[in-house]
Amino acid sequence: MSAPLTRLPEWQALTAHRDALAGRTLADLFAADPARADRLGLEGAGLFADFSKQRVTEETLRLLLDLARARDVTGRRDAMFAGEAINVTENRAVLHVALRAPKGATILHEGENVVPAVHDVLERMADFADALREGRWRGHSGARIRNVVSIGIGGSDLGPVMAYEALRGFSRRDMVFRFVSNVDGSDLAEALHDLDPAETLFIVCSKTFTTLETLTNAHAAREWCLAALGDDTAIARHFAAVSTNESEVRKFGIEPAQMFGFWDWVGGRYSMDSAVGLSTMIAVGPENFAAMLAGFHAMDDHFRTAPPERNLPLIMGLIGVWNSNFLGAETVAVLPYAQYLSRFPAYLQQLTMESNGKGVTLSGAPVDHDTGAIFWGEPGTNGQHSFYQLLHQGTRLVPCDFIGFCEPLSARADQHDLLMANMFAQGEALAFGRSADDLRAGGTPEWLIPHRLCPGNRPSTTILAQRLDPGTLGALVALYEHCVFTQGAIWGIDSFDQWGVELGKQLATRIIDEIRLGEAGGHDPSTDALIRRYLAGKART
Ligand SMILES: O=P(O)(O)OC[C@H]1O[C@H](O)[C@H](O)[C@@H](O)[C@@H]1O
Repeated sequence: MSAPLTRLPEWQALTAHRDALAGRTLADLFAADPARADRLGLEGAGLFADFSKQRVTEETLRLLLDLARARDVTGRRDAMFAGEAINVTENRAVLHVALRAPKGATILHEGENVVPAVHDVLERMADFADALREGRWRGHSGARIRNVVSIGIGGSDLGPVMAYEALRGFSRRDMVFRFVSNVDGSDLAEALHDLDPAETLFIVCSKTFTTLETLTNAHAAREWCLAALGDDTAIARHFAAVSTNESEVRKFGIEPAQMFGFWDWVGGRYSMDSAVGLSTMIAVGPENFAAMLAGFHAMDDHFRTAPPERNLPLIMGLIGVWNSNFLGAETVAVLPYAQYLSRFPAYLQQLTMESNGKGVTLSGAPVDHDTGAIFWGEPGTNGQHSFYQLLHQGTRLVPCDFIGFCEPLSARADQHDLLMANMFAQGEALAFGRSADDLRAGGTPEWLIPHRLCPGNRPSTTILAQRLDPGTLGALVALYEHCVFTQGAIWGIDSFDQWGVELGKQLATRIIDEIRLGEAGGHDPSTDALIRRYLAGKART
């Protein structure tokens, strides 16, 4: 691990290969090898991914796999599964894979099998979820709980909200689920404005139970509840907590019986399958939650055991490295052709960018190459009518991940065909474009041809699965988790810490005090002036 990455012969071989490939477009690659569509498709855990529209050849993949070998990606993977403290800056194991291990499995952390403890919590969650779903768990006044409001932020929000939206079709339609994250009071106000406190349960979700936004919203929710129910004992019936911090949960007034724990070896952005998924389980039921965990586990098994050249997350991660470091792509557009996956790009932003947005290696040396790409996206077909213009004709290279499903979840099967036709069309248009000759033949006047021309040669991966069900969702999330892992291992960075988010939080704490005192000072002139302008504006309200 000591030689800088870009000095490795395997890296240099890729640079030379990239230069040798220069000028060969996707159209050229397909013309030379029409069977590449068959050979560059991989399957794992029920997902199929077509990599043939990526600007790679089999030689590229061979060289990328050489790089993976040189960086010991599979060794690092095995260290993760073995519970080693691979999160070096926090000296922690990274064992989200244990959250979805089947009951009889053994995954050791500091010599102890953690799987039984995982299943104990899952069973407690299932009891609680069933009691709520069946109306046995009642509110303080005896009313049935019909509303579940989850309060959390970051990893304690994005996973639950994404999963709820993704699995809405499997959820209880006679219950309301809302998610509050922003410290902006309007988030909570909008979530509660039409709810009856007597029928509402809050799940306060925070790994640390010290996060400003979550604690602020949780206290406000507590006041809202008490104002209506008028009794401190009501809290016990209307609040549950998900956290690793039992003492802070107690301090808030939630009893351990309503607390669902997890462990410091679960990173916030890797936690939607832990107790953080309590709202998901209440919405879709314990069986569907178990099916989601099985999907995660199937992808874990695939990642752990499939040979490198057939290993879906490994190859997808390596192609991401190729696009970023060798083709110069700065972003990845995630384009699910499924309205239910509307929050999936936002979920992936935390997973990928908080994990791999790092500038130093594990030993603290600055990297000499780019790291994590910027992830963004919107569901198709909506994005087609806004930003796809740039994807087709803009000056930047934006690799795209298309995600689609064979079976519709709505009864409108013909609309599903329209949806999927659009997805396939976009991949085709990006890859092969439209030539001047083609436009000329279609009667486009000469002066308009440059404007209408689509250069093509724009890479994409298409992920296709049978249907968006709990198991597929688990496999899809695990696919990206292990992709992130692969890239972090190549880059030699710590994908499991997030020190970069601390500074802003510390400065905010200081500025809050200044705002409360009504005086700014000691920052840079720009920040001081902005705070003063804010204070002046606030004084006018
Ligand atoms: O779950 P919590 O402890 O409340 O943390 C919520 C979030 O806040 C932090 O700022 C981190 O950047 C995230 O990784 C984390 O998911």
